[in-house]
Formats: sequence, structure tokens, C-alpha cells
Amino acid sequence: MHDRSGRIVVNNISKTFGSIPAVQNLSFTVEPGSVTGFLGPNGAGKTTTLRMILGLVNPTAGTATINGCRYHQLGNPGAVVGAVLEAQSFHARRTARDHLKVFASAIGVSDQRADEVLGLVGLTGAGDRNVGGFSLGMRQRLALATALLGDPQVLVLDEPGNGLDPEGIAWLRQFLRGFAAQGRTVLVSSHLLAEVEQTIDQVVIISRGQTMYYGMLDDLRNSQRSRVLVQAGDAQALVTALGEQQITEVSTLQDGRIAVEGATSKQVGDIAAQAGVALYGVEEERVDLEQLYFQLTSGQYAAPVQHQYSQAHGQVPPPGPPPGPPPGTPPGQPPGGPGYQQDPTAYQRPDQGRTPWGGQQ
Ligand SMILES: Nc1ncnc2c1ncn2[C@@H]1O[C@H](COP(=O)(O)OP(=O)(O)OP(=O)(O)O)[C@@H](O)[C@H]1O
Repeated sequence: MHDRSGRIVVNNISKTFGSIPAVQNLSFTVEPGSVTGFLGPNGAGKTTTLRMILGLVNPTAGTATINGCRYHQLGNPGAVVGAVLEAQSFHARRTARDHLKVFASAIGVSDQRADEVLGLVGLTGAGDRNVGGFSLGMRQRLALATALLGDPQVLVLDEPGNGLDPEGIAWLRQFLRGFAAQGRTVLVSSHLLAEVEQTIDQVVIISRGQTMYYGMLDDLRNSQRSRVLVQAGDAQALVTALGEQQITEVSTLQDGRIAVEGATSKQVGDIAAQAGVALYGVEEERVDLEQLYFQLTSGQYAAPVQHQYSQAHGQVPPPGPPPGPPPGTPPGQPPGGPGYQQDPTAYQRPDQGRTPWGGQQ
């Protein structure tokens, strides 16, 4: 019997295919009410991990549980977990509605639910069309609709943004946030941080099957200090004035501007004013999250480095054991914390108020 917590726990899981260590000692927890991004370059081990969570691949070591049980022990898994995996295949000459009815019948839900999920993913008008004529984005939506048939508590999505245009990505973002805002659980993989950055609360970044970062996305962002760039009338006088206030992490850029770390733009402005130094421009340089991601997966991700600042300062969270919560414990920050916007209207249960989540079997 599962505990209905909506929690996914991956505990020291590993998978070796022959001599290939696809996943090595991976541990993380996905809490209900939040969206967790599972990020890594191609071949990092994301799909293998998701397939282990879904009971499709046997781990070489470790465990993955949903609601405290392995997938096979869930009883009626379709009512607990909805999954969209890569390369989902459809019967080309079957209509979208018929496709959904086949799956609805397989998990014991009514045909009416097929129409409901078509509406949820914005495919109502395409329900009678053959899937063979669907675009990649429409297929992604249909795959999501299939995953929603059992009105699941947990969604596991492997690269759901593939094939979606920017409008589709924005729609998916709103949908997943609305789903999580209802207290449900979302684990979504992607190889592109930018694609999920605005959707996720927590992030697990892997490279070559190993954890590179596990924690709240905001903590990753904040792990790098921003710096203040100023154009001063008298650079030396400003450096001296800053030093007198124990602000010593100061350097001069090639363009003559002063870069100040460990101070806000207001502090720098106040100190310059007191010292009688004119400032002709003040800019706060923000952390480039994408750059951090490249660094964390460096050696495996071949994207060119665009900005040197964060690399030069090397304040990337160290690889290896995650700085976030230890395996099996909830993340430090509760769902709905900073940076988290709720949109409770985006996902409607099939029969609002009929079945509290605790009532699912
Ligand atoms: N059935 C398999 N047999 C042998 N090797 C496999 C198998 N499945 C995955 N691998 C290998 O395991 C590693 C991880 O693959 P996986 O598909 O899990 O990565 P991924 O992060 O999902 O990548 P992608 O985004 O490209 O799908 C790769 O080296 C891959 O070649």
C-alpha cells in the first residue's frame, strides 16, 4: 500500500549497461507541490533514471520509489503516476480521441475522460483527426493528455518541450506550474536549462550519470555573487574609499570600469558620494545561470562559453555530493517559496471536489 505522499525518492541508484555506467549513485527527492527539473546533456543518464523510477529499467543498485513504493507495487499506477517518455509512438490512422479511449479503457477510466484531457492540453478541436497528421508539438500534447487520463498525483516527463514552439513551451510552463500548485508532483527532464528555468523550483543536474548539483534553483543562482560595475571620475580615489570600508574585492576592467564584489550598487554609490567621486554609470552584473550549467556539465556539453565572468571567478557549487537536502529528506525550502508563482487555474481535476488526493488508491 502506498503512502499517498506524492513523493518520489531516488536513493543511491545506479545502472550499468555492459561496461557503460549510465547512472552512478544518484540520489534526490521530489516533493509534492513543486516542479523539479532533471537536467543534463545528451547521454547524461536522464532517461535511464526516469525509466528506473517508472519500473521500466531495473537498477543495478539502489532504489527508486513513488509514494514509498516501487512502481510495480503501486496497485493502479495509472491513477498515481502519469508519464511521458521520449519517442512515444501512436497509431497513425487512429484519431486522437480513439487513441485516448484505448488507453482510458486500459487503466479503467471512462471514455468521457478522453474528452476532458483533450481539453486540458488544448487539443479539443483536433480530437477527430488522425494522429498521423499531427505535428510534433501536437503529439507531445497528446502524449501529455494520455499521461493525464488517470488524473495522476505525480507527473514524470522526459523532455516534454521537444518539438514545442515558444508558445507551446509557455503553455507547458503554465500547465506544469498549475499542476504543482494543486499539491501534485512534477519531475521534468530537459537538456536545456533555459527551457525549464522559469518552470522549476528545484533542480537536479547530472553529467555522465553523476550528480553535479541538487538543490533549489534559487540557491544555485545565489551561489554566485553578482558584482557592481562602475565608471568612476577618479578610479583610484574610489578604490581607496572602498578599501576604507573594507570592500577590497575590486578590479579594473579593460574598458576602465571598476568591478566591485561583495557590495551593492547602493553601497558603492554612497561610498563614492561621500568620497566626492563622480560616477558616470553603475551596473549590477547578474549571474548567468546558463553559464553555470555549462560549467557544471563541462566536458560533456560542447556549447561555447559566452561570458568569462563566472568562469574566472569559479564560484560554481562543487561537483559530487549535492549541496541541497540529503537523500530522502524534503528540500529546505517549502513549495511556494521565493520565485514561485502559483496558477491554480491551469489544471482542473476531472471532477473538482469529488476525490481528495488522499482518496486515490
Ligand atoms: N539500453 C541501453 N543499452 C546500452 N546503453 C544504454 C542503453 N540505454 C542508455 N544507454 C547509455 O546510457 C547512457 C545514458 O543514456 P540516457 O539515454 O539515459 O541519457 P539521457 O541523459 O537521457 O540522454 P538523451 O537526452 O540524449 O536521451 C548513454 O551513454 C547511453 O548510450
